[in-house]
Amino acid sequence: MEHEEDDRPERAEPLTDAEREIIQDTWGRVYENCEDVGVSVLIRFFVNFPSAKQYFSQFQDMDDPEEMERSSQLRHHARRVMNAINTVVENLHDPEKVSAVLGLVGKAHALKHKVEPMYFKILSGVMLEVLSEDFPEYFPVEVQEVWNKLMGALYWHVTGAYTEVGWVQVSSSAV
Ligand code: HEM
Repeated sequence: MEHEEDDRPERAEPLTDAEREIIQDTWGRVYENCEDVGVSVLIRFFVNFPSAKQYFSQFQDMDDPEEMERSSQLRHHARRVMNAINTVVENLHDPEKVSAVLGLVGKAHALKHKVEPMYFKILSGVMLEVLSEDFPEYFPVEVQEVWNKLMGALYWHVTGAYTEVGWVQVSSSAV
């Protein structure tokens, strides 16, 4: 079968009802600390993958995590990321809505921000790492696996939007 991308599956693996509940339950705990969590995720992301800073005018040359923490652009993006994920989680029962939200995110990052899509995969890995460390009681391995599945669906939708707007190569060779 032909694919635009070597390893793009036909569709995102759907979550079962039980998995949706697990996601919604754990996310509820995380989202209570929305801004703090979002900021720590992004700081870890930019410290561990400094090339990801290139897209952000305000802190592309910053190395000090404490200084990054004071960046309004970073904080703003943290809020946007967390709010977009919140919308996805709140609408897991509505695949059209999930697809629309993530399609817009993908298109904006491809066309406006020109972000290499592989960073989405990296960011979701960092996010799961931080969530499991900060909320160990809510993220045992079984829960992490369900979150992995959701992150896989997120990446699938986002990269689908990249392909749709003609991004030349959605591949794993970027980093
Ligand atoms: C789950 C992953 C992500 C979500 C939900 C997300 C969400 C958003 C949203 C909602 C916006 C504003 C929308 C717009 O400009 O039209 C935005 C802006 C932006 N995003 Fe993301 N984003 C994600 C990942 C990333 C990644 C991985 C990068 C780059 C490494 C990135 C770079 C940017 C930049 C540069 C902007 C513009 C910032 C500004 O204008 O100050 N995003 N993001």
